[in-house]
Amino acid sequence: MDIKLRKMSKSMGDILMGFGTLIGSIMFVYTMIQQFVPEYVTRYLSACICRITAFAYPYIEISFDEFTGGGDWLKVSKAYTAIEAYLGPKSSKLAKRLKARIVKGNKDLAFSMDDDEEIVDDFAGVKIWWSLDKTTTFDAQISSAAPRDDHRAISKSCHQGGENMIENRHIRLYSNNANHEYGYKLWSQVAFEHPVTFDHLAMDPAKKQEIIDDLVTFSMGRDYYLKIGKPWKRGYLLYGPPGTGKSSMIAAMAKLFNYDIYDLELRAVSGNSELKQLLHNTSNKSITKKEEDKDKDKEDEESNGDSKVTLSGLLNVIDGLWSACSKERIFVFTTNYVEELDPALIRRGRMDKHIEMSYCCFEGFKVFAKIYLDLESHELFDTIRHLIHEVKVSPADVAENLMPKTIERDSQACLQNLIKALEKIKEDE
Ligand SMILES: Nc1ncnc2c1ncn2[C@@H]1O[C@H](COP(=O)(O)OP(=O)(O)OP(=O)(O)O)[C@@H](O)[C@H]1O
Ligand SMILES: [Mg+2]
Repeated sequence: MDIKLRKMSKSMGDILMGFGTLIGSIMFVYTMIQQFVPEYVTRYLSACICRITAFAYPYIEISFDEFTGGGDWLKVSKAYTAIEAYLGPKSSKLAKRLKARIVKGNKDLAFSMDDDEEIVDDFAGVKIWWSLDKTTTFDAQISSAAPRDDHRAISKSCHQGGENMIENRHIRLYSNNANHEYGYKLWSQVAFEHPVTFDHLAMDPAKKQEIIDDLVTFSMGRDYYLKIGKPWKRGYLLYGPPGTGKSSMIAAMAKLFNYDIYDLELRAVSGNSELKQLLHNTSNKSITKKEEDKDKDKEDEESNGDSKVTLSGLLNVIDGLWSACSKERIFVFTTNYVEELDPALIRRGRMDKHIEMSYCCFEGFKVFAKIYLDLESHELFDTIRHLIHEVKVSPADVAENLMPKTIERDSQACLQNLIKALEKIKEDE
């Protein structure tokens, strides 16, 4: 058995060697042809070969370029982005070679398939081969200082009849990259899987409903915006102390309509032209959020440099750029320091709706009690109602104190825990 195996592998080695020699000869002849035969003849020959092989080739092959090309060469193709989003979770399961990118403040890793990698996918019973090909092309519109542009193209091959396959859209969270070299990716993306919805938000129910109504009216208002001659965009300013639910609100907004979120980090933007490119490369049906930096001193220092973008610069770019497009866009700016903002920056039209996210009220507490403890009423609710009106406590603190700390989830103990915390805050105040 041993001998047979060795014998087999030897003959297999011979076959491979012979095959390798044959391929080598063909490549050699092909290189010679390329050198001595005019280009239009080789093109004609390869077109003929393609046509001949097409008879026996049972697949359809479609390529999607990363960039749209033409004058708008920096604009990422929407089809490419959609496919990348669709393949993201599949790549990490199916591909053998993955590329990892660190995103979102060095906290998350985003995976995608590596160049020249291929994965096989089953879509509604149709077998599809996806591959990521890196092609180097000369783009005549780019100046000679940067003559070469690496384009990536995702191509799909599938058996004929498997055309309708890009569905299952998940929300994506995009973060801008702090790399200013030529050819870098403007936005990195990960699947956005935050579980929060408006139902989870602890706030005055009337206020919550008002915000939902405002959003729904906006999202259905395409014709109306056209009629009144305004671009179809809406700006929200969320302000309030830390831990009052501003970031959670943005997540809930995105979930409400399945909008993508673009998280804009101004410090990573080198200047206004890059900012324009970034905003130009956001999709419609998206929310762009700019959260004010906590480290304010540092931001002020940095924004004094010529190349850095300031908040007013950002708002001006948004005014100019998004006024020219007719697609629905939401811009959300959050801050803990609304009183320090220049009123001109947050005037209506720029920030259409100002929403105060305030300390936790009794109605907010009731949302937490229902979600965390399945309680709609309890004898301790009255004590909590009085205390919560007397102190300034963020919803984040209420949530933390109400969270069960034991497997049994003893509701009484949780409520008492919260009462203790509220009394402590009252004493300290
Ligand atoms: N109004 C709220 N409803 C429900 N949960 C909330 C609310 N506010 C805060 N939380 C809870 O507290 C955590 C922190 O909230 P969030 O990040 O939304 O606050 P924030 O206002 O954005 O704070 P910061 O100003 O520090 O950015 C959330 O993960 C959430 O669990
Ligand atoms: Mg926040």
